[in-house]
Amino acid sequence: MPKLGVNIDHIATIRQARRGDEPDPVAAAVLAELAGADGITVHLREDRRHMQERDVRVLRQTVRTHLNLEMAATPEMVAIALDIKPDYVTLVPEKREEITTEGGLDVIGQGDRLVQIVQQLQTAGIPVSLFVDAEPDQLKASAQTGAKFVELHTGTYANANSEEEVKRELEFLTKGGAIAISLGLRLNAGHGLTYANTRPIALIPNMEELNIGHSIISRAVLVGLDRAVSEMKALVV
Ligand SMILES: CC(=O)[C@@H](O)[C@H](O)COP(=O)(O)O
Ligand SMILES: NCC(=O)COP(=O)(O)O
Repeated sequence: MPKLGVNIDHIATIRQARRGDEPDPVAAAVLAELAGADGITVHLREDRRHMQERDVRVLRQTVRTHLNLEMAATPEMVAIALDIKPDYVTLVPEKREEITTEGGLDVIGQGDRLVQIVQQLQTAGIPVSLFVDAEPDQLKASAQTGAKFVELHTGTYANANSEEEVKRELEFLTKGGAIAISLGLRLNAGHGLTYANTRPIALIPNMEELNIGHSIISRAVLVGLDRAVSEMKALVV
C-alpha cells in the first residue's frame, strides 16, 4: 500500500490571500499527521506565492513523519535545501506564469546540470526525486542522474475527459512505473489526484508514495465549514 504525502501548499495559498498568519500550514501539517498522513509535502516556489522559506524551516523542526521539499532546480533553491535538509527533495519544473505545475521535468534537455544538482543534494544526505512524465526516455535519463526516486506526473491522467483517455493515461503511467522500477528507481506519483481518481494510481505495482494536496484541502474546507460557522454563530448571538 503506498504512503500518503499531504501537500499543504494550498493552506498557505489561502493565508497569502491576506498576507496574514491564518491558516497556518504548520498547524495543518500537525493535523494531517494526526489524521494519518505519512509525509508532508511543500512546494517552495521561486515566486513564493504560497509557502514561505520560514514555513519550511519551522516544518523541518515540527514534522514528525517526513518532509518532502518540492523545488525548482536552481542554485538559490539548492542552497536553501542544503541548509534546511528536508527528508527528500523533489525537483519540479516551474514557470512563473503557470497556475500550477503543468508537466514533468525535461530531464533529457537539462543534461549535466541536473546530474550535478542531484549529486550535490544526495552527497549531503538528501535523497532526490525527479517529477517526470512517464515517458520511457525521460525515465532512462532520470535513472542516469543517480536520483533515487521519480514522481510520475499524474496531471494529464487527472485531466482526462473520456473513459478511453483515462484508460490510455493509466496504461501510460503503469508502463512508466514498471520501466522506472526496472531502472532501479523508486516510485512516487502525484498531481491533480482526487477522491475519484486516486485508487487506480494507488494500485500501480511498486508505488511507494502518492502526493496529494489540492483535493484534500478543498474537501477540508467544505467538511469543516459547518463547524466553523456554528463556532462563529455562538459568538454573535
Ligand atoms: C509539483 C506539483 O505537482 C505540486 O507542487 C503541485 O503543483 C502543488 O503546487 P502548486 O499548487 O504550486 O502547483
Ligand atoms: N507533487 C504533487 C503534489 O504535491 C500535490 O499536487 P496536487 O494534489 O496539489 O495537485
